[in-house]
Amino acid sequence: MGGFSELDYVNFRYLVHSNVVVSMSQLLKGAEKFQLQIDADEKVQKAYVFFTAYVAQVRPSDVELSYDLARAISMLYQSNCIQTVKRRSDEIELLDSAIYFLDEIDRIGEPGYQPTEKDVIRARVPTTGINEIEFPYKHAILKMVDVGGQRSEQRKWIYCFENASGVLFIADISTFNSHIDDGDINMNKLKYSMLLFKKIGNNPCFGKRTAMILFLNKIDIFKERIKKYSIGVCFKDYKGGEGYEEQAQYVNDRFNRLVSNDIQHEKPLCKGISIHF
Ligand SMILES: Nc1nc2c(ncn2[C@@H]2O[C@H](COP(=O)(O)OP(=O)(O)OP(=O)(O)O)[C@@H](O)[C@H]2O)c(=O)[nH]1
Ligand SMILES: [Mg+2]
Repeated sequence: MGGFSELDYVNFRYLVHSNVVVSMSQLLKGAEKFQLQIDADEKVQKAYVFFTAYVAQVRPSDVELSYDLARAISMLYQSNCIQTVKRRSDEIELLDSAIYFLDEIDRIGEPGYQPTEKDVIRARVPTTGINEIEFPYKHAILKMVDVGGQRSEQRKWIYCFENASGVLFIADISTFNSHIDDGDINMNKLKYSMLLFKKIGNNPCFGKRTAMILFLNKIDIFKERIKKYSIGVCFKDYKGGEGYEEQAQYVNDRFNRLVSNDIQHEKPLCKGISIHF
């Protein structure tokens, strides 16, 4: 596990560049959704034409963030139109790290840009397939298996269940007011995570000694979101207060209740909320 190699950083550079372009495309889509006009300012208009022409001809995986493209993104990002969309970003589909990267566009757009460790953590790359990593811990070798959470990846999970001594289930707590609609599933995103957790937590494939550990992450986004919405939009029977801790605790309890009592007596089920970032 010796950190990242130089080649890893080259990959991450392309990844961050691609994330930046995707983020701006999503914000522009948001402007369309809210029927906002791009600023009339000549420089912003030019940036818009340049950017849209670029994304029309280049796939996200092939993005090269040239100086001109970075300037165009920076110009658009500062425009009134995009700043308005940014304020309503919880109403559109947007990468979790979009604002982080766009705030840093001048640094990221420099010719010799080297991603920092923080950039790497913030980069979005969906996991595909089954990925194993082994590392020593005390006198044992631990094997960690990472699988993708996207719907198309879920059918692969079953191949990792046998002999697992623990399951780390990570759910995005900030999705309490988001919706999933992919043709097959049409429901609240957090409720969908709960459905998956219930299936996994009660799955007979796991032995009685398999630890079931729940992480509710993106608590930073959750904190921002509950300033505007209550978790009551997801849990109709929520009668508690508006505080962040109380609401996060309620979500945590709702998840914990999904694993049957019998199993909870046998297994160490992590009850506390593990906060990332
Ligand atoms: N703001 C914020 N962003 C987070 C947090 N945890 C993860 N992210 C970001 O969320 C995005 C997705 O993270 P990933 O690690 O790719 O998520 P994943 O669950 O492995 O996704 P799949 O591989 O598709 O299953 C990345 O841009 C991360 O930086 C968090 O607690 N807060
Ligand atoms: Mg992943």
